[in-house]
Amino acid sequence: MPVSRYSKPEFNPYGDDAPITVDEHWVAPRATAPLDATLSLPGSKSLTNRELVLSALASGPSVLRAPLHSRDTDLMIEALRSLGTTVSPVEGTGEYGADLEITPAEELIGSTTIDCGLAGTVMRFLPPVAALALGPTTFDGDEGARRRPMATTITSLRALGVDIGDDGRAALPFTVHGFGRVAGGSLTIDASASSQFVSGLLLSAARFDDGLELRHSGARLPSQPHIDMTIAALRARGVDAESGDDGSWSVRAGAIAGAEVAIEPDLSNAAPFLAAAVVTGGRVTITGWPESTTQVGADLADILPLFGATVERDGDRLTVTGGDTVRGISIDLSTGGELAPAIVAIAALAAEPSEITGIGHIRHHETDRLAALATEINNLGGAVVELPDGLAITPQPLHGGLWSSYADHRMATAGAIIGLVTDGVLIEDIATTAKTLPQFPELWRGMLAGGL
Ligand SMILES: O=C(O)C1=C[C@@H](OP(=O)(O)O)[C@@H](O)[C@H](O)C1
Ligand SMILES: C=C(OP(=O)(O)O)C(=O)O
Repeated sequence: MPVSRYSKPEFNPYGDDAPITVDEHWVAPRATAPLDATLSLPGSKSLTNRELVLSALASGPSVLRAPLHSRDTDLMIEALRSLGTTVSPVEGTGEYGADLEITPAEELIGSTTIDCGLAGTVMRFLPPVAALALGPTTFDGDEGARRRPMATTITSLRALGVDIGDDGRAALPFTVHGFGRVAGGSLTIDASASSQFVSGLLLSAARFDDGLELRHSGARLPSQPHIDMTIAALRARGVDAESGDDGSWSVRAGAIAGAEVAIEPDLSNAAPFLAAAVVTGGRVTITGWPESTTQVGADLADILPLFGATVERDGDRLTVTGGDTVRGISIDLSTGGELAPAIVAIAALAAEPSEITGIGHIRHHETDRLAALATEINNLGGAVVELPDGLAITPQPLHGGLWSSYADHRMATAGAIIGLVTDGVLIEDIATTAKTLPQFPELWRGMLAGGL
């Protein structure tokens, strides 16, 4: 049965003047016509947090232009400050807050506790930095963070000679007893649960005595583009860093240069906005789309046409126009697992079934995203079945109801996509979008009003 898309709702329980919240839940704005909006988005979480770490480990000061300011980047900044790095806001060159000047510590000092929140980049990128510091650094985070896999970070640092006390649990909280240097050398790890285990080691490896020859041995390696982003960020700062053909990487010991770095807009956070064009049969333009990038969000330009959308580039503007119907897709999303919630939301609103695979590892993201997406879509009348490494989605006419976010920014935005074309969807904890996009509610409403 075709899914009704942008028809005026026959019955909108909240009326034309829908309130912003009901019982503290966010009323997902309902599109009543195809969208036509132009938006610019804040900076990339993955680029900002890599550049913060590299700036803290660099041989001189750095400036980050148009960085992201969000919960994950604030946690990274606070953590680096507590290790002795100076991070100062300076007048912003972007629309979304201050630029950042970073002066590395003469010597990184532990004797601190780092709050990782729910940020994978903080919990996986900073233990190697703490190993280069003097003194103990304890890592902890949100309740949900204590469920995220950390064993590979812990065992790899131990294999490099770092003393880590973890009460044998291989999860947060644990303490890195840094003594100012890490030997480095050769190491084989299993990064099948997260590419961040690889990126975390590579980011600090130029500061290890012998650099690092790293190899992945495991069933699969998710999110390869994020590892490529790490290598590119290292090379841009003069580090001799390379990817081998077969899940191996090398970083030679040497200085990490201070740098002035312009942070690109977050293309993964573009996913819900571009998805909005697809599901309403409308048009959404994102400005500042980089000519070339290591961000996996760039793949949206290839993925969204599979649903029947059209993608056009005009200079730094990327425009997605939805087709007459939303087609079903079959896709292996192992390289871009963080795009999955938005892709699954579109699939749930399509006219045909879809199968999204290669994303078993997203069970270890902010929440078990396969279970969460299936549960929430099915609560609204959907028919989503969990596969070992993905989801099979048979679109059904959906109805309103409460959409739980599980402290997961991308679950909240996936619910907003569904709420665009489904009457009466309430999003629990929209504020959780502050993890990477604190402006989400305003930008989303702005999009409905035409954007910029
Ligand atoms: O290195 C990074 O910045 C990231 C790597 C990926 O992690 P996984 O490999 O755990 O999926 C991605 O999903 C996450 O949002 C950000
Ligand atoms: C998986 C994600 O985040 P994290 O960096 O916390 O792993 C994400 O943003 O989709």
